[in-house]
Amino acid sequence: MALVEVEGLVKFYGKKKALDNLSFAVDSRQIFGFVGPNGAGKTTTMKIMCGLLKADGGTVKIDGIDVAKKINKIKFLIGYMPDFFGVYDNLKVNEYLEFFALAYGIRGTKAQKLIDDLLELVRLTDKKYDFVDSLSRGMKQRLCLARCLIHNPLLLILDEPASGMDPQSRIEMKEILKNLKDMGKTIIISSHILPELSELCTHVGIINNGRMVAQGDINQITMLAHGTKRIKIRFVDSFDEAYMVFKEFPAVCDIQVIEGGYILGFDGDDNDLFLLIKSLIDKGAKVCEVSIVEGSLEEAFMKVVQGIEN
Ligand SMILES: Nc1ncnc2c1ncn2[C@@H]1O[C@H](COP(=O)(O)OP(=O)(O)OP(=O)(O)O)[C@@H](O)[C@H]1O
Repeated sequence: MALVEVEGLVKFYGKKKALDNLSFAVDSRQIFGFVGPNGAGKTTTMKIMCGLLKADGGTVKIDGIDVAKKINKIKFLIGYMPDFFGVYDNLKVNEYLEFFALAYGIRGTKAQKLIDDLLELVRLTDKKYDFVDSLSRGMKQRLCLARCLIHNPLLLILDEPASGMDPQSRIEMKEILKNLKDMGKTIIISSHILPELSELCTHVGIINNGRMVAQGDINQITMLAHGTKRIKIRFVDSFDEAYMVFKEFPAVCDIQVIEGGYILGFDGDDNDLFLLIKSLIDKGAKVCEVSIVEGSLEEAFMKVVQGIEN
């Protein structure tokens, strides 16, 4: 059973259908990138997942529990970071976290230890006694992330955590999220900053007009841009016979010449690839590189979204 199971979500705002039978699943310990253009329905989905908004149809289950039916249980499983960070006049960083710790019944030395640990995790230890409003946007986002972690949730739902951040803050946020994954958290993160997601996420779902139009691991999604896997093969010395070998091999569907070798469109499995390499070596080729060419997530995204709109 997946940790998160979203099944057939429908949501209307008046006559506007914001979610249109949206389904996806996220397994434990994935970092799931929820990608889509503005207005696609990301925030709406995330709010429904946290029980902050009621769906007009469909279900969300987290750890097998129906969010709409057992919101009190769900609250302890999820840490939600909204895309909008409120204003907290006259509150210092430690006071801000004490307030939220208290909301979960954590106080005294236990709270202080937790706050110190969280500030270290989000790299804000030296800001402990600063006013929240004096922090940069990136620091506020990290503080908000610390707040989401106070009750040690299984699942983090982060709505555009990197938006508006400078490149340095984005790198820091990325490092922190990697640490959280290593700590066993499952993370759903929305963004339209695609290159950022491709480095960070293990899996991606692409949403457009309230529908999930593609989902899978990063390789599956990037393959969408090209239709097939792309494989790079290089030789120690130039090997002209290779071209004919590729042409006659059924799984090779595209041949591109590059410096020192080729990039092939390849519609076969590992055994097909083994047979191809073997026939090259049998013919005397000195193969020095066989690698999968990563497609770009951005290309896949444009292809999927434009494919739907055309
Ligand atoms: N409170 C609301 N009332 C009316 N329409 C809404 C409301 N909230 C969202 N919508 C509409 O629902 C659709 C989905 O919005 P949503 O905010 O979920 O998308 P999003 O993918 O998070 O977009 P963004 O990246 O711009 O935040 C949009 O067309 C939006 O205009």
